[in-house]
Amino acid sequence: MGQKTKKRGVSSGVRGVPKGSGHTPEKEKTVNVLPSTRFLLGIIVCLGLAILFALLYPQISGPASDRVARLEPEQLETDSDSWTVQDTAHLKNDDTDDVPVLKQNDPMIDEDIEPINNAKQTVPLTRKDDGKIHFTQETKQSNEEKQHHPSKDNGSSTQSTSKTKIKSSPGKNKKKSKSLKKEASSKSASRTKTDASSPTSTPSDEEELPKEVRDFKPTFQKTMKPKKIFADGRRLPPIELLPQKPNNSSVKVFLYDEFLSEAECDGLMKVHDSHVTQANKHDPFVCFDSISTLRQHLKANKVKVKVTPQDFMPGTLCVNATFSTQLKSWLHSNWSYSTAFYPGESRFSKVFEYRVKEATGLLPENGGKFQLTSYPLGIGYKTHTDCIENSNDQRDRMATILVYLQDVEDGGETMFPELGIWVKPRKGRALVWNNMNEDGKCEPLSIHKAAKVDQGHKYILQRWYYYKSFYSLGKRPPEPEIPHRAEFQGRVSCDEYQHGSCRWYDEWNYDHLVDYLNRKATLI
Ligand SMILES: O=C(O)CCC(=O)C(=O)O
Ligand SMILES: [Fe+2]
Repeated sequence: MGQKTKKRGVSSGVRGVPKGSGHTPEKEKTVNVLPSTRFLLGIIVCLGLAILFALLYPQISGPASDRVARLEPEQLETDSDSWTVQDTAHLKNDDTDDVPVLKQNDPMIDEDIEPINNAKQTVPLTRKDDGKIHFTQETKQSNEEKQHHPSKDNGSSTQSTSKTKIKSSPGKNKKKSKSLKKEASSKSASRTKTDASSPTSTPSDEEELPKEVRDFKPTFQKTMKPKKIFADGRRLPPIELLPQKPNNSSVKVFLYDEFLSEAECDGLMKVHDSHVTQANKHDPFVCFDSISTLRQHLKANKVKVKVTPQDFMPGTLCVNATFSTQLKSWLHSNWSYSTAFYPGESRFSKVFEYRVKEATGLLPENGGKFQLTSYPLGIGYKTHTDCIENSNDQRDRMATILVYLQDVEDGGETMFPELGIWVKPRKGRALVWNNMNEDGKCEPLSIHKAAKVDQGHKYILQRWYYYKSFYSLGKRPPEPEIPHRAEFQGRVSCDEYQHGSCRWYDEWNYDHLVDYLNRKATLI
């Protein structure tokens, strides 16, 4: 995973110079006869050596890696106005300037681009009356993409968690129970249907899996290898951010400035904003990973209410509509907003995954959804790892790419407390890091957080790349049938209190994609 020190040209360069410095018998003869000529020759040889050395110097004494400029974290700590990452990168990467790694990486223009998404990942969309996107292919979403972290909410979390954690018990609030029962019975048919269709590990179900699922061959993404690329005329050298604290972990953090153009950032933010504004007219569902998390949130907000299992919708960890509305005000809508589109749903998804592949080596087929998140004033995200610690499941998030879509006036930094690295949001700037080591183990030192926004509004685009791919990766999950959401009704998911925050989620619908397509002219 690491960038090995490669001193290209060192041996040939250094050894070559002394050998070719003109010690021929003929020259020695000339030197004997004319001392002034010898002096002149000496100067010429010295000059020649100096020029040669100057040419070789960047390769000999450049950064530890021949492809990656390094930046000490202290440089990032200082006010960003007084330093520019780009300047540092220029100084250290000029050795390969004449060899653009990638001249053209825009698949919208370059039709010869290899097809990244194979047919099974291209999702045909149709619009139904409910305004949601429906798929003509079966995307049998499994629990493979687990819901351990809100960032990876794929819409099925409410259901998967519910099965294990909530048990209905006779409640004190009879009125509430009664209405819940009614709700439960009206949903029971669909629940049975959903349960039956969700894959489990039982052998009989495995036999029933469609052939393409059974035949699926996973790809492994064990490392990333950041290198310089050119995108639409922009030169994008990676900068490795060095940890302040020495450590044994394999975690490496890289930064690319201008990874996305201003127009790309603006287009994404606009669609995200209109989606959130539209959805905010409705109260979202609020879901928790456990009752205890809900209690902790209430306590933190000094709300004294007794929570019982009956406050949740049957079979879920989502509180019922009335409670959700109350929670919205109790928690002061204290959450960030995530919207998502999926591979193949927009041309940008191809442009982006191709650019990421060229820059980092991260394979498009190991990537999941494209998640846009906005953080209003005062909102951040607590420390967490993007992978599950102490788990043996390799179908986990090996690497994360995060792009800031806008500058943030104050706060909003991404911080890696164990590494002593933190980065200011800058429009177009990408951060990419590995969460797992080459053996597929989650690295605890990859722990990170989003600092609260103190002034301004933060927007990011994220994509997670998995160590071992799986069939449903990158496919739009079917809408979970419980709890049923009204059109434009988002859901808020609150994870473990100490290592998570609340986040609102919704997927882009057909209108968002059309809106996005209509903005195409300004996007690339
Ligand atoms: O917004 C950030 O800086 C970090 C977000 C993050 O880590 C996540 O969503 O998993
Ligand atoms: Fe994260």
